Amino acid sequence: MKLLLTNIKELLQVREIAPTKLCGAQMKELPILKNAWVFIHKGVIKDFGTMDNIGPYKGFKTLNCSGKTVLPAWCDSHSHLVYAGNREQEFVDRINGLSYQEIAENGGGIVNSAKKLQETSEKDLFEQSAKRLKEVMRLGTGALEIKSGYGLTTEAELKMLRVAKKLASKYPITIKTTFLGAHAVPPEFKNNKEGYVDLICNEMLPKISEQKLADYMDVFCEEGYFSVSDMDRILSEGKKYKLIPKVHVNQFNSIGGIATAVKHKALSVDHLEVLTDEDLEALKNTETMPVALPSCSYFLSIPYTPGRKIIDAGLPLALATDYNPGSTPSGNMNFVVATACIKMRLTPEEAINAATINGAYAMGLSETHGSITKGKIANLIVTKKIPSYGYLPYAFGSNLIDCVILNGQEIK
Ligand SMILES: N=CN[C@@H](CCC(=O)O)C(=O)O
Ligand SMILES: [Zn+2]
Repeated sequence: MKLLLTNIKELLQVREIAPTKLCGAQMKELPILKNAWVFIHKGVIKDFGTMDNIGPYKGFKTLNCSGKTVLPAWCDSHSHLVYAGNREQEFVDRINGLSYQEIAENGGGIVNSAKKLQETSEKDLFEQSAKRLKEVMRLGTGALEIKSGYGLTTEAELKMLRVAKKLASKYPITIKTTFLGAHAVPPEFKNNKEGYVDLICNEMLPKISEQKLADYMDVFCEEGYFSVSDMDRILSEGKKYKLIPKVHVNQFNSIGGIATAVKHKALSVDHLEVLTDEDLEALKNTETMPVALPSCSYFLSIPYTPGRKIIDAGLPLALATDYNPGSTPSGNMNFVVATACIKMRLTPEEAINAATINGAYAMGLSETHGSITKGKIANLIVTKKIPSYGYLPYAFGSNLIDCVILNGQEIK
């Protein structure tokens, strides 16, 4: 199938040769073509240019984008989209004064979601998750990482990952999966965390690897969850199965998780709401992508990741949703981009770079996603008529998406 997008007011993130990631001052630049066209063939970006030179492509099926902006679909590198039920009651408990940590200590939180998920059939879990997936695709997400971690038994962790894999096979969005058995200590191991880490290392990891269910592995390294030495052990074990780390660190406390993740060559370190100068230093001159999750800060009323400071230190930064039932019941990348500008003082250019090229990097998709580059997958957002791209984060509450094209086809 061939498709020609014409009269594009602003074509964003146009890169003849796409960088794998953007660091520091590079993030300020967002290359644009005005009055542009893009030609798509067999789900891939074949060519692009300006309307004064449309070349041999006239006459194909055309989508007139007059007055509209076109940009690469969002690359959301951190989500927990496969889950069962919701945690509305905990939301109310927090309004009434309980903290996220207090709720978890009282048996709520991640173990609450795990109980629900264990009781939910695989079919039902797929249907609940597919509904959310279709919504995020309509909101412009073209690549998504999905974690396990609400199973907390071998059987339920495998079930989650199978559902994520099935979503990948049924929908035209690119999905990467991450094994997060070390998300919380389940109640049956309350006084025996080591026993649970043994289960992760000796049973879950071998099965997940054998069944090829995960691309990456994750650990929630935090006080009350998994220590730096737990993470060290789990990541070392995961390496035997060639699982690359992408980890939850520094959400509430800085306990040394970043340096250890970097030691294990983590592809990304995510959250970073609490970040010391030492942590920042540990990230310099590494291949590890810092990932900020501003919707989580918004929902939990916790500090925002110091994105401005990270970029000003010359580091890269990616933005992701963290879509999950407890800390971020939203998979809206448009809101993430706007909130990064409003609350973290990223410029629109920096935020768009963080949610496209750097998001693709944080899930190993730099070759195929994140920019308008010949040969990359044709995953595009076509906006409604807007004055300029800065309007996207500015008008933060409006749905400014006209249509979304994934693998070269408009999704409904
Ligand atoms: N912090 C750890 N995991 C999720 C939240 C999990 C939950 O509360 O269900 C997060 O990234 O915010
Ligand atoms: Zn998360």
